[in-house]
Amino acid sequence: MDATQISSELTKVLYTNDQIQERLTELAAQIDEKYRGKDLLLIGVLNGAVMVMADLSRHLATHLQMDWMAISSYGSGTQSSGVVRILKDLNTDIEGRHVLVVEDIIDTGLTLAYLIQNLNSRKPASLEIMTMFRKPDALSSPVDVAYVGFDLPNEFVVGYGLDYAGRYRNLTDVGTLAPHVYS
Ligand SMILES: O=P(O)(O)OC[C@H]1O[C@H](OP(=O)(O)OP(=O)(O)O)[C@H](O)[C@@H]1O
Ligand code: HPA
Repeated sequence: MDATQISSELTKVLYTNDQIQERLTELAAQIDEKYRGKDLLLIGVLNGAVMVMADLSRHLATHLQMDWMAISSYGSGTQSSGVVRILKDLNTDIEGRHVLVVEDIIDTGLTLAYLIQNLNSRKPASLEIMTMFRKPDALSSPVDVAYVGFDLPNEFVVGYGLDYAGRYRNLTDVGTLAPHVYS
């Protein structure tokens, strides 16, 4: 669905699907350049990164494999619980592999900080991060993010994989949720 179909539930559309796809094309070119001639492992962070993984991977020309981790810190609310849990681990041994983590959003940065520490302990040949969206708090995180789609204001957003209570992931655009939906 697109934003016009649920306009009463959104206060604002921040990025349309067309803008997202255009930005992904630019990032894919940078990633192809970086990993030319290498075998790349994309690690998607479930559930939110499903959309960006599907789209980014199809913009890439580099040979790649995909694996997934499920990590949760938000439960069904709009605030990070601060407790990061691995719900599903990788199927792949990443030792010696070139790894690119694919995220939908970095908000407080807690999920990523935990993930990077966890993945580095498995001794990949290289480890970089790509995120479609980033919020202001993430800028003070010590984790370096190599590829960022768009910086967002500090508001709760939905769409393009991002949910509120499990809903809105299938919204093709990204927007801010109207307060009456969650208050
Ligand atoms: O920077 P942070 O504040 O840690 O937030 C970012 C994380 O929050 C979301 O996951 P969530 O825990 O909501 O799970 P989901 O992907 O299944 O929606 C998102 O997909 C990131 O992984
Ligand atoms: O703004 C957000 N929306 C949806 N999920 C999220 N996970 C972290 N921040 C967000």
